[in-house]
Amino acid sequence: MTDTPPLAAGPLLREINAPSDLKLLAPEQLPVLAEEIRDFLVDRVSRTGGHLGPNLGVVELTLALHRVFDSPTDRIVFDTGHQAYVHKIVSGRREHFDTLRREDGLSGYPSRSESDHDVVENSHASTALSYADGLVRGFALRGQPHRRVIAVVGDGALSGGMCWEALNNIGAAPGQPVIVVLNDNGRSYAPTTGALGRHLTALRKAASADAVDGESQDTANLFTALGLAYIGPVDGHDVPAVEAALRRAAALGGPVLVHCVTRKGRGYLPAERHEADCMHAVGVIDRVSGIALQSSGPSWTSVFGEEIVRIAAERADIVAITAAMVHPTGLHDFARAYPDRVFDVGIAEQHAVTSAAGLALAGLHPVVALYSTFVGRAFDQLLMDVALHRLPVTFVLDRAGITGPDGSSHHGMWDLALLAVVPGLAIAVPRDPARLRELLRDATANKSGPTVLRFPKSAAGPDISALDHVDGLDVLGITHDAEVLLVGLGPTARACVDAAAVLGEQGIGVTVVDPRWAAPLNPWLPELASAHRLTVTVEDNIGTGGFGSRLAHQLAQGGNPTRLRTIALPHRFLPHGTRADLLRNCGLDAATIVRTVLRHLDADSTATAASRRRSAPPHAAAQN
Ligand SMILES: Cc1ncc(C[n+]2csc(CCOP(=O)(O)OP(=O)(O)O)c2C)c(N)n1
Ligand SMILES: CC(=O)[C@@H](O)[C@H](O)COP(=O)(O)O
Ligand SMILES: [Mg+2]
Repeated sequence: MTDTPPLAAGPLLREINAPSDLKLLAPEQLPVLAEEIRDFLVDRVSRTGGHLGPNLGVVELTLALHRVFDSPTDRIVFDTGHQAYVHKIVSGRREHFDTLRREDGLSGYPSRSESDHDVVENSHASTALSYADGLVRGFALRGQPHRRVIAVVGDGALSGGMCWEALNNIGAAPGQPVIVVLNDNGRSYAPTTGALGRHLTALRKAASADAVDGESQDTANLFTALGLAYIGPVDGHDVPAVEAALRRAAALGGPVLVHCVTRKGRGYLPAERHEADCMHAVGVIDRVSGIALQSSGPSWTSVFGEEIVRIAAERADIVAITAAMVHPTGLHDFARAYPDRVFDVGIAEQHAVTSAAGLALAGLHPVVALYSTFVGRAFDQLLMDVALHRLPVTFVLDRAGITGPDGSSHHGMWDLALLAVVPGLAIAVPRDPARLRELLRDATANKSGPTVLRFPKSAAGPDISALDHVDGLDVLGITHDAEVLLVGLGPTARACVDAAAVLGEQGIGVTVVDPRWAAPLNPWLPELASAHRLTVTVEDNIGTGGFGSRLAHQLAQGGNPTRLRTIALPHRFLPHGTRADLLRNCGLDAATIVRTVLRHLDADSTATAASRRRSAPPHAAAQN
């Protein structure tokens, strides 16, 4: 399918190059344009991969937003931002969609470097209302009290605690021009859970029973109770109805919530029928059937998902928690086998972690499954609610290291540095599926305190057997009188083994070890490093505060002059691109490891020769 030429944009869509062009269309043209946009979305995203379902669900809503409001004077903030493709298409970026989520191409999220119409680049959910509150207060203080902020929030994102912290402030500021557009499709990935999900369902049912769409409801609801006007529910696929509701909201002037009801994946049967998540995020697919065209071997996620079910079968104290990501974190088999022991708390990582602390205090061993990038959202809870109490909670961090197409706010490149500061926390970094199974068992068997297991977004690859296991270290490569020690963390061990082979061909002896645990540091590593001319550590995490820098600190503290070099991710936000390209660009590939070793051995030899010349008696220097 992907060898067919890209579909040409429809005749109406071709004329839309800025949001202002939308205001010139007659109402009867809007359904036609919506159809053209849907065809365009399916064609392009089926080729690049991306968030197809969420964007199919907001076509009409986005058209109405840009017909009623005046971006960028009015600021339109998309919560999470994965549903901003239509916004990008109508704000001048249609012709770049063949580069979506590719290196140097369009971001999959809003991007201020792409357009003045974009505001928030962070893909972490539940932030839009706080941005909105800050923006309107800032506008007012800067003499622009009438600039409006429209925050488009999903029903899933609304289950995040930050939203309610923001609503607590927004609702207490009558007259503040914040317009919350609730995009209620009843799901995050899976159907939205919890009391909020039930409340939104009740509001939808109340409206369908009593009133015509678009009329404001006097039904008491959470939002009016907090001081916001409430309009809806409105059919989010009916542009005139949404426009009328948005105009009412704009006229009200103060904080208001417009409740739009939409369908995720709308208009594309493979997405509408996709039970797990309505094609929330797809790879390259056949546009007609929706069948995935890319497949790699078993993922790390699937290895985890299988092993946790086996462990749960053996131990009744094992329970699991997810923040609205049962499938993406691999807990679906556990949930199917033991539905009472898997808790989906909504997009609420902070609650997930502290409720895990509660479960542990009740005598259970919770496994909290998150994407690495989202653990930062619950750092205080991990540090103070779990670790301070030395509770047996295991955090399984998927998508650790470079994730790739999701870009800067999704790379899981901070956890080893961030979590290394947590006293008593043990961090396991499996190099292959066999070690994931072993270390998951070790982590969930640890009763003395919290543990972490982290692994990347990729195929898990074949196992890398150890030649030996010495003092807690897996020895993956060894040569007599080795000059160099390579310490490969987790999946970087594979590149270290490959680099050792290349160096061996050049007569350079290398020892390769996998420490299995990034924290606490293995106490034998400094001694092992001292036995080599050069030690190089490799980790798919920032170097600042990472494993290598902690080993360097320990060597220095011990007065150990060992030459140590750290290969790690740079201390900056990394863009989107393929995982392989980004890892190579950051030097986490075998070729770079080889070059690093040769460069430092040469430098060492040069330095040694120079010091010998300096210390030699005068006549010896003359003979050289
Ligand atoms: C803090 C955080 N946790 C988890 C995620 C992963 N995630 C991305 S989109 C999504 C579901 C969002 O649901 P909703 O807000 O309803 O938007 P929809 O996709 O339905 O349009 C989740 C859980 C995230 N982006 N941020
Ligand atoms: C927006 C968001 O946070 C998720 O949808 C994310 O894009 C999914 O990433 P994976 O595709 O790696 O599961
Ligand atoms: Mg939703």
